[in-house]
Amino acid sequence: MVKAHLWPTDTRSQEACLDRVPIACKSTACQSIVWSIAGSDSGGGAGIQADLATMQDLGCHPCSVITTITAQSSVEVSLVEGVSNAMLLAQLNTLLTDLPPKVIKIGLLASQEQLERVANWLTVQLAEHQRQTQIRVAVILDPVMLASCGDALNAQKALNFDCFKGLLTLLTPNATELALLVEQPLPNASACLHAAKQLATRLDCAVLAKGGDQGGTWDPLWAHDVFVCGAVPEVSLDHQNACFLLTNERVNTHNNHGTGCTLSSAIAAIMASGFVLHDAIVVAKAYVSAGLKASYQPGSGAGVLTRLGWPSTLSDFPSIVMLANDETTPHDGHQYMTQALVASRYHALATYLDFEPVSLRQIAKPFTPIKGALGLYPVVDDNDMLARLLAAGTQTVQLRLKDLSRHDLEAQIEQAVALGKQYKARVFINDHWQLAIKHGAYGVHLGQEDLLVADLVAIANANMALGLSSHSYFELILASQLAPSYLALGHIFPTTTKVMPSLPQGLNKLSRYVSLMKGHFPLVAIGGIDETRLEQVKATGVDDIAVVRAVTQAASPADAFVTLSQRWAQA
Ligand SMILES: Cc1ncc(COP(=O)(O)OP(=O)(O)O)c(N)n1
Ligand SMILES: Cc1nc(C(=O)O)sc1CCOP(=O)(O)O
Ligand SMILES: [Mg+2]
Repeated sequence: MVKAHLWPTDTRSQEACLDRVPIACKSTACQSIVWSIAGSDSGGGAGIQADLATMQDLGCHPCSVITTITAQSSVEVSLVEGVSNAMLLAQLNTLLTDLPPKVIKIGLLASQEQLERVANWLTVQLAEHQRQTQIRVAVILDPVMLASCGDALNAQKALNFDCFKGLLTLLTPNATELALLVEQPLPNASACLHAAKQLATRLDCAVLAKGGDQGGTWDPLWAHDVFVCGAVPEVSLDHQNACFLLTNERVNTHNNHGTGCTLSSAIAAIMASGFVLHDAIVVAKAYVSAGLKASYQPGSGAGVLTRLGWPSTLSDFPSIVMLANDETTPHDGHQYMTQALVASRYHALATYLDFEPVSLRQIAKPFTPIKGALGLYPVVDDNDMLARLLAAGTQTVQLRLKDLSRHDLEAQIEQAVALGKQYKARVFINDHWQLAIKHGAYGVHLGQEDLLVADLVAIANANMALGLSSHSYFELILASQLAPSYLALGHIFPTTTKVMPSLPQGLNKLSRYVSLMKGHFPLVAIGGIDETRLEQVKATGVDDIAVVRAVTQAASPADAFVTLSQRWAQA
């Protein structure tokens, strides 16, 4: 398995990482440039027209390279003409010098010859640009072959995309396109999963195989997509080299013209705004889902979705199931979900999808809810400090012991739990869930990498609270599927306390996460938070904050706790 790059613990390098993570915003000062290399749809529902509207709606500056002009309405495609090679190359080269892309989305390509020219341009010119600037440009390819009215859009019905091998970040075929690409019928979702994996290997890229165009044949209530990925930078190792089933409520509408174009251009725009691939996919799916619910029909054929800006309604986001992935599944543990979620979304899994999810276990009993606010939540690594903070009045504290070789690990946990009971405070134990259960701790705090290996049913059955870490939209959704007692959002600022696989998230991303999850779970921000940052963090609307150094490295940790708690309450 390829190791993700680990960001350094020196905070100046991490600050530099923060700087290269602009968030989509509507001000002209910081709009990221995204290109759409695609065809014109004169009907305005799909192609370049859909791409530019989407990219702009998500706060990016869109540029276009038109490959094809189609005379198209919502009911027919009457003429398709590819642009000349000279015009294609002139657009690409003219843009590259002045408006270089952060991310490129590729849609309709007129012919096999044009397809190979674009691949060649990426191989030569874009590669040279990336070498010179040291900036990696993600490329998302939507292998468009048919219009939604069923008419062919390219000269050949099935194009061969093999010359894009190694050039793409993500390929986004629907089930019809996937069948053409692998030259096999795909009678069910399982065949679709195998084809997606085959294509991911063949083109050396991630694949999002969309099941939406299967209508009710797979599952009348839910639309299932398969996401297959290899190594993905800045993402948890557990979520790399993995396959996921992404499930959304099926929106009952025929107004689906241009949804594929919109999804792939939304993925491109969201990546250009500094989000990792996994996040771009789930946010783009929510964007399309929300848009379809508000779709309209301007002609007599299929209508189009409405663009409603950055999504923030949790029910529009897909749920995520990790699929067993032969030799590459990171763990052979269990994945958990609330019983309610399994009952609503996955009752049909066995009937319609003969996939093998990594063993799915249901959590029937809820984790103990947090009463009142967590406030300022210190995380400490010894019981002397824990006792001092309890004496100073902390109501919530976490014992985070990382030295597994220490002989007194169990005794430390037992003592921390006893101290918590003595002070009637909530003591959370990090990582060591078996010992936390054994000694009757108030709660446990677990990271994403613990989620497949810890026995979450045993934790719930022990009447304990559960706190979960997250570092992205994708991880937030995975964590929310367990209905934990609180969700931690990290790391917001650079930290020297631990080495992280992800980048510091920054305040803009924190605000986005808060608008998605606020009210569903108590939200705790962590990572690099100190006195100077309390007000900015509070302004995002996050409920509580967890700190290590701001308390443990203060001259008087007890005084620091009291002062910071008061400032947080007043901020
Ligand atoms: C409140 C809070 N948030 C996040 C963490 C990090 O937990 P985890 O991801 O398990 O990483 P380690 O702490 O084990 O390094 C936390 N401990 N507390
Ligand atoms: C333990 C921990 N977990 C994080 C996460 O993002 O999950 S950040 C972090 C360290 C926070 O330490 P400090 O307050 O000293 O920056
Ligand atoms: Mg942990």
